[in-house]
Amino acid sequence: MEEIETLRLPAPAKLNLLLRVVGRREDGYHLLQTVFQFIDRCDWITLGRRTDGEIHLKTPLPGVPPEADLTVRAARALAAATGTRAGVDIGIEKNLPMGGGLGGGSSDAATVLVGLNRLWHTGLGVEALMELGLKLGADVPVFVNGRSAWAEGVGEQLTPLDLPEPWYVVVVPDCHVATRTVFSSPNLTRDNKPIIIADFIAGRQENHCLPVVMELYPEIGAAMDDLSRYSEPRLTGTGACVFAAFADERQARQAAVDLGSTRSVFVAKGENLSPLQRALGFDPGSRQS
Ligand SMILES: C[C@](O)(CO)[C@H](O)COP(=O)(O)OP(=O)(O)OC[C@H]1O[C@@H](n2ccc(N)nc2=O)[C@H](O)[C@@H]1O
Ligand SMILES: Nc1ncnc2c1ncn2[C@@H]1O[C@H](COP(=O)(O)OP(=O)(O)OP(=O)(O)O)[C@@H](O)[C@H]1O
Repeated sequence: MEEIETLRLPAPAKLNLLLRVVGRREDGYHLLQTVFQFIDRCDWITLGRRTDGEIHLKTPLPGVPPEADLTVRAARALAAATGTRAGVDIGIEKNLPMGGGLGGGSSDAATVLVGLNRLWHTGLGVEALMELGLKLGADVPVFVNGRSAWAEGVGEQLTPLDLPEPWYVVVVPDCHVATRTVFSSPNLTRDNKPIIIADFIAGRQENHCLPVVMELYPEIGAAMDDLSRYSEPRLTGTGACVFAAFADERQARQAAVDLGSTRSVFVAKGENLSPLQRALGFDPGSRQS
């Protein structure tokens, strides 16, 4: 069988369709209830095999030292966990805004874990890759698993959900939100009562970070006001991006054209199977990696 030398794979964005804060762990991390859905807007990751054991980032991102980049950290984590002697050249084509609440960095890391596991023949299962990913960021496991999900804990306890797959208009406000800043605010309500999945299905879609985010970043409230002229706006993660769902592609595109005269905006389709798993040809029912 011919050896694969290079893989080019998508790293999709996620939206948090609901984000509830229901407690805090001893280590300060917040206990959440959230719903993740993927969208077909993606970064692209290229992985080129090296035989010398080096892990090299060919395309460093502005403001992110290569050793801090989540793709490099993911590759190092997989190498350390498996003891492989192989190396990799990593390329990132960045389309997702950083600090946008779309999980771009986490998704890049997940694509590296899943893609390299294949390129390097390291043979880890999905659960082991998710566990490695969780050490890199709370959002990495859902991108490794690749299915829309209800999530609890810090986002690692996943229950796959079969959701409607609407069109979304996503507005990218002109500001970057540091997740840590929002979670460290004294004004964040941390003791909300847990709900159950059926409550979400029945229509719950609040984001408990929203009041703090609007107070810290007035620009995000302004973006929500603009979007509310077309459909009910929501915040993803801790922001900055806000989004609204449309049943119809034409309406979504028209709203994006209107908003696009004054704002940075894009249209994307909701997807319950991640574009990463689709690209790798994973069977939706299978747990194989
Ligand atoms: C808000 C979400 O985007 C929802 O999907 C995620 O929970 C955030 O995940 P993430 O960006 O991968 O976050 P991490 O890089 O793990 O954490 C950034 C910082 O935010 C705070 N943090 C994050 C997640 C969490 N459940 N509780 C926290 O308090 C911690 O101070 C942490 O140091
Ligand atoms: N490959 C990467 N892509 C993006 N950011 C990275 C990457 N590696 C490290 N980072 C760092 O992670 C920070 C958060 O980036 P990211 O795009 O994941 O934010 P986010 O979309 O707000 O994430 P989340 O929704 O998980 O909170 C960046 O500001 C950057 O310093």
